[in-house]
Amino acid sequence: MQSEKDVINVAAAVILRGDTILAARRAYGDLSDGWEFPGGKIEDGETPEQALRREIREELDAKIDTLWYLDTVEHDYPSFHLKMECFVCNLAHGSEPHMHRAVHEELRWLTRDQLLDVSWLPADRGLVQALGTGWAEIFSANRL
Ligand SMILES: Nc1nc2c([nH]c(=O)n2[C@H]2C[C@H](O)[C@@H](COP(=O)(O)OP(=O)(O)OP(=O)(O)O)O2)c(=O)[nH]1
Repeated sequence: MQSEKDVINVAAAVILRGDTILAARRAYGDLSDGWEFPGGKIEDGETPEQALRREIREELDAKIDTLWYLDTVEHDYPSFHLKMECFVCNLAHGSEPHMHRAVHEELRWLTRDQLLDVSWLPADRGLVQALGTGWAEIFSANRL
């Protein structure tokens, strides 16, 4: 009988600045070199929002100002099941992301037309497609 896979609960940030969003290339692990939305595992006792604010501070030295829930992505990787809660985020005024080499190899701000210029992690591809299609509505200013 097949054993149940571990479920990994992650919070991820679609960080919006002007008409671009931030993509990051993973520096380590099985999924290294894949592009992702910054974020990480939700720890015991944290809400997804708290986890995201912590991860963005730890990974990017940046501070999230406003955020709103976008979607939950579920994906079966060979060794675990991913449940990833995604939020659209604005950084606090003057807060600039800084890359940590231990976490990311590269950061890029992508316009809608550049979304497919990077190789997204398998779990992210559906969401990225949806962002491309619904960009104007998803990021309309009155939702932030
Ligand atoms: N942050 C993030 N993780 C993603 C995305 N897509 C995707 O498949 N993942 C996977 C990669 C990892 O297996 C998992 C996130 O875990 P992580 O390793 O980044 O978590 P963490 O920052 O808490 O890291 P660690 O201390 O446990 O190493 O989710 C994404 O867009 N953003």
